[in-house]
Amino acid sequence: MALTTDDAIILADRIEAAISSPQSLAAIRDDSVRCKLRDAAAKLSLALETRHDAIHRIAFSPMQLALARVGVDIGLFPLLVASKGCSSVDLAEKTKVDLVLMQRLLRYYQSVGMILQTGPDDFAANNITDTLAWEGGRAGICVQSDLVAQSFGAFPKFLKETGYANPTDPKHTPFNLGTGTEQTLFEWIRDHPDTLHHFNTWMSVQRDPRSTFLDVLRFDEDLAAGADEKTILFVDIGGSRGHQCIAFREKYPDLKGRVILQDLPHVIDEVKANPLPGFEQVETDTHDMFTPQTIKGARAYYFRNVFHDWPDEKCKEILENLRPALSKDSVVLIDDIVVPDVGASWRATLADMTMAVCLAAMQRSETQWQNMAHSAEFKVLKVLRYRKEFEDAVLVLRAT
Ligand SMILES: C[S@@+](CC[C@H](N)C(=O)[O-])C[C@H]1O[C@@H](n2cnc3c(N)ncnc32)[C@H](O)[C@@H]1O
Repeated sequence: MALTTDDAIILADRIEAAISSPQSLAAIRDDSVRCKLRDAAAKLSLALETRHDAIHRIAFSPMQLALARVGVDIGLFPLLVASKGCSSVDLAEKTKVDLVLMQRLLRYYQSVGMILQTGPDDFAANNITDTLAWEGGRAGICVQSDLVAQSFGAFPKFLKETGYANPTDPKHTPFNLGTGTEQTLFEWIRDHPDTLHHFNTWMSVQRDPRSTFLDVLRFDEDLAAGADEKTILFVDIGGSRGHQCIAFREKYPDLKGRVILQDLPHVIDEVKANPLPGFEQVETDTHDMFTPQTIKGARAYYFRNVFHDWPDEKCKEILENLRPALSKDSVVLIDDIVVPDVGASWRATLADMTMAVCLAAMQRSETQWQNMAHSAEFKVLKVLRYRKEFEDAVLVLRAT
């Protein structure tokens, strides 16, 4: 259907009117409607770009992360959220940033929608400011700018040097080239306590908590039959802050049995020093998943965003180290992205490329997951999808 000039003007006016009254957007209660409108607006924006628009958007994209990081470092966003409106002088004084620089930063932030400008020298928070002021948002910005940005910066050179081979060696990655370290990403994080803290915080919030694997897996009915206090119900391997163990306890407060978080020693130490609410119902265990599993016969060994950190050969090693611990009732749960063969979402491909540059690893399609499982003599029994928008799913595996 062709859009006339009048139609286009009416559409643009209606969008502007909706944006200028935040209450009207807040009235969209149905999340699928919110997503439909957001995605349509994003597609429309791309479809209307001129060559000039597109090249500026793409070529300058690293700037947004770098400047968000500056705003996080100087504590700008929480100041705006806490106030009803601030002047540049106020903000420069409170952040101890040169006034001229502050004015330049503020005009940048308002131009990309990170803050609102409500008058010639009056600035306020919007929904994006709120996200950048939030502990989880700040952690995400720090992790991306400390670890991931350098890795992406080095990707073109890395690929040229390696003849455009698919990265599969965790000891030779764009992360190594970009940061100049010989350590793997996880080794590097271990030796940088601030990044470790940001990384763990980021892990606990980077998946949308409104839908989880617990929405599609009937754990109580399917996996907990006959459980008592001694039964090991749920072992979260590489579970970071134990947020999924806590979510499990919240979902099944009356289920008898043990819930155990496993991760590397430095992670468990950091997590115990900064426990999340609800963590007191979770046991901890230090464990390297490339060594034989020491907790035997659990009903479920759960891995979220863990297999995507490793190339196939290493995934096979993880499963082989788990196999001797499994009882006939045990399942392996892989909670990860299942990338569709056609029309993968930007959220899935963003994760895939991040795994490539940081860890020489990947997000897998259903066939790739199955091939990986078969290579370690496991069978994928079910693929339970729980959030189409992000391609999130939990795969249920048993040893064959
Ligand atoms: C991408 S994070 C995922 C964290 C968590 N499962 C989640 O979904 O939020 C990967 C986790 O694997 C852990 N990890 C890395 N190497 C490990 C190893 N050899 N043994 C156990 N855990 C490991 C990291 O410390 C980190 O917590």
